[in-house]
Amino acid sequence: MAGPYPEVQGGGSLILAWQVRNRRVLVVGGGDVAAGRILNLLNADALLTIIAPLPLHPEIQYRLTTHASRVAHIPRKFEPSDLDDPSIAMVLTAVDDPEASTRIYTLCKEKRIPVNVADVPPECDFYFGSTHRDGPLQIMVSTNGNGPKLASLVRKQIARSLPPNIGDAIAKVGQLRKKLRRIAPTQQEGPKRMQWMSKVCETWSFQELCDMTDEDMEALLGFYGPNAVPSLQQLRYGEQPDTFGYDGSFGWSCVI
Ligand SMILES: C[C@@]1(CC(=O)O)C2=NC(=C\c3[nH]c(c(CCC(=O)O)c3CC(=O)O)Cc3[nH]c(c(CC(=O)O)c3CCC(=O)O)/C=C3\N/C(=C\2)[C@@H](CCC(=O)O)[C@]3(C)CC(=O)O)/[C@H]1CCC(=O)O
Ligand SMILES: NC(=O)c1ccc[n+]([C@@H]2O[C@H](COP(=O)([O-])OP(=O)(O)OC[C@H]3O[C@@H](n4cnc5c(N)ncnc54)[C@H](O)[C@@H]3O)[C@@H](O)[C@H]2O)c1
Repeated sequence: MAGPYPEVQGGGSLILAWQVRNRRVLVVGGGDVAAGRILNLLNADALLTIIAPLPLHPEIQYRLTTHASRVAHIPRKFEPSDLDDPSIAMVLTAVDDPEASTRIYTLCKEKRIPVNVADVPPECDFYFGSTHRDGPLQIMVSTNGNGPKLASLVRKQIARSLPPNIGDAIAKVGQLRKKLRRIAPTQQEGPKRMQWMSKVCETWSFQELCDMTDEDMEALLGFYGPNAVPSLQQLRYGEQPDTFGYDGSFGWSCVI
């Protein structure tokens, strides 16, 4: 019988947004797949060491010039001592040599470094997925090893169904949340802050969020104190919004 809590569906992955900003990631290989991994890593502001003999894929060569301060290249095959640097947070291999891959994987496990060996699921601590990016929005589709091509098709279908301005809307919400934290910084205010932010997101359309100017933002923040959320119309044309009472719980109740 179904209980009151969400059903556990084992066999999945733990989907996370791993923060590798300014952390060192070792990429072994300099071909097509490595080029894709390097783009993912630079999108996450990582520091990269690429180990691969010349010639490199032209895209990698290009990244070496455009991101010289973030990307180092060692032009030779992998050596076990490459893993001696204690600052290495993660290893990604994309080499056309399965024995070398397995050796690297085993060494990483000895050193407890998380590793992905492209296309070898048993040698992956984590899988890559098919990703869509629009500013601060990232969507990853995983089929948990069942069908990478299908992951790519599902991702494209999801991307087509999104509002075109969703990335901008999220960026605006990010700015608003930052400003709100400045005027309401304390931990005690957390529940009120979260409730108010949720109400803004529910009340305003994505387009309205995108259209919000700095002046609109300042004016909107003026309604945080009385715990009200005007529409963009009300904000710009001075009409009075409804206020909603805050009863101390995480939810909210309307007082009309
Ligand atoms: C999503 C994506 C991300 C990325 O890697 O960037 C990704 N593979 C992509 C493409 C792709 N890979 C393959 C094809 C050929 C068609 C086909 O075989 O279906 C295509 C299609 C194409 O190229 O369009 C071949 C393949 N891949 C794996 C195996 C081994 C196996 O299954 O045993 C084989 C068979 C090799 C063989 O048969 O010899 C394994 C993995 N590939 C994964 C990720 C992980 C699981 C993700 C998931 O299940 O969701 C996992 C487990 C490990 C990992 O590498 O992390 C990227 C799409 C990016 C995009 O377009 O958006
Ligand atoms: N996930 C995916 O989307 C996907 C797609 C195609 C292939 N693959 C797999 O990924 C792997 C790499 O594919 P690719 O298309 O990038 O291959 P590739 O042939 O383009 O590149 C391989 C690279 O590895 C380098 N290399 C080989 N041995 C090395 C070693 N010991 N140390 C350092 N570098 C070494 C080569 O110099 C070359 O730069 C293959 O095993 C392939 O099966 C994955």
